[in-house]
Amino acid sequence: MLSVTDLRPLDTATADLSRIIPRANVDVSSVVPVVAPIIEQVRHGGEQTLLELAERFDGVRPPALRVPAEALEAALAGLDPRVRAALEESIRRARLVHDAQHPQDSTVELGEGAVVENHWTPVGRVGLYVPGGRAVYPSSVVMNVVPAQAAGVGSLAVTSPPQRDHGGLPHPTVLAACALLGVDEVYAAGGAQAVAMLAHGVQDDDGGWLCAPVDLVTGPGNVYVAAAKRALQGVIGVDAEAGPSEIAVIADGTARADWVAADLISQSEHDPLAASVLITDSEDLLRDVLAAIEAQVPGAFHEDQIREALTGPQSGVLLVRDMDQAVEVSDRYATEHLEIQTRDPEALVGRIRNAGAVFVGPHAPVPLGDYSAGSNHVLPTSGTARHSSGLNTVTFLRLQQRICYTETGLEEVADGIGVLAEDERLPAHAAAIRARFA
Ligand SMILES: NC(=O)c1ccc[n+]([C@@H]2O[C@H](COP(=O)([O-])OP(=O)(O)OC[C@H]3O[C@@H](n4cnc5c(N)ncnc54)[C@H](O)[C@@H]3O)[C@@H](O)[C@H]2O)c1
Ligand SMILES: N[C@H](CO)Cc1c[nH]c[nH+]1
Ligand SMILES: [Zn+2]
Repeated sequence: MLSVTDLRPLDTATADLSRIIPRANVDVSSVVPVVAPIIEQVRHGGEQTLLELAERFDGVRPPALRVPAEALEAALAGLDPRVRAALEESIRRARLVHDAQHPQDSTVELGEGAVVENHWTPVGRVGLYVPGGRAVYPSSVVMNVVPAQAAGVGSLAVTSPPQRDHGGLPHPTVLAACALLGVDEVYAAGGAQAVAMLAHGVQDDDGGWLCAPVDLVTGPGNVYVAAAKRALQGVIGVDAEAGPSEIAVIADGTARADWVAADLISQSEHDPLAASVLITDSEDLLRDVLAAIEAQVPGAFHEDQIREALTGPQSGVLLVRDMDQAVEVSDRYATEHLEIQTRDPEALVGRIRNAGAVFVGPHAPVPLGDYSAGSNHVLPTSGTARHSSGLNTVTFLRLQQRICYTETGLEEVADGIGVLAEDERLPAHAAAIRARFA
């Protein structure tokens, strides 16, 4: 099902990898003009506009834009106790990991009367997008809300598409997860219209806010969500793009072929555009993984979608000379999730620079991180792991510097500032310093 490319003869440091293993065909820029009219409609409209857009794009008109408190309570009361226990454990672990990500404030004394303080300040109000088109993602409620709370964000709004089977409300487990986390502001809106609602806010008939505008929008979503985030960047801050799931597995001849196959299949059930890539130096493992995939896919719950994802150009097997070439290829590909299933995975992990998250060894499969490892599953896709991180506590913080200088401290650097300002032909800057000593 997966096509095989032999990279052994190639110089993979310079080869055009995007031709060998292209990214899924998700052209976010080309969708920006598609979402622009939706954004404009929401900007000038009110609650009715959002309800009409839900009817058009989700096939159901929510009873109201904001989910009533009783619906959140009812969803929690009706939650399967096993699901509740699993969500609580996932929340507990995620809290431990995300609390540990909070950076320390610091104070640096640079001389007498010369102090700079670094203060980490939470974003004031955030909008958290929880996808709900092809599948629903209560786990993404945890992954959005926990880091925002760990950062100390005071005001959180969650939005998720209305579900036809649930009277136009977001999925009940999504609502229950919000209730478990203490989030009471939840909206029944999905896609570009949800991002626009969060960015511009929605007013009620009296000019009050039904949904007040937020400062930052985070969360994964399809191409319409990503395009709206791109279009509205600047009006709001946004996190890295988290599009169709990606998994790459570096494995050698010691790996369990059936486990590698299961992990590759796991992410392909998200989306026909999901990417599953095996990087191996073992022809035996390659053969066994392909056979295991053929054995495991028939009868799978999402069989058609899995087949489409695994046969797409974005998925495949890359046969490499050795683990050095495996690391080189993996770093250039910069996958969302990277598994290392080799004889000595700890020896390789320190050499990996570009990956959203690295899963080390045979007992750390990606679905562990999707739900319960404590790590975050909202991770950079499409190669953006080269420059961006997954969702984390720092995403919801800003660094504010406080510059605390006395006359003595300023005097010490006054001449230097004057020299630099004159050199940049900005004499008014120099004058502002000189005025203190006139
Ligand atoms: N990287 C991560 O952390 C992560 C986590 C979970 C999900 N995901 C990914 O997020 C994506 C979720 O996508 P999804 O579609 O299931 O849910 P979604 O909630 O992102 O999108 C559903 C919305 O898309 C809008 N839409 C659908 N068709 C439209 C059209 N023709 N024009 C305008 N708007 C339209 C609708 O408003 C609908 O509410 C998947 O690709 C999944 O793999 C990623
Ligand atoms: N693998 C997805 C991120 O790419 C996250 C997820 C949620 N539920 C299951 N998986
Ligand atoms: Zn997943």
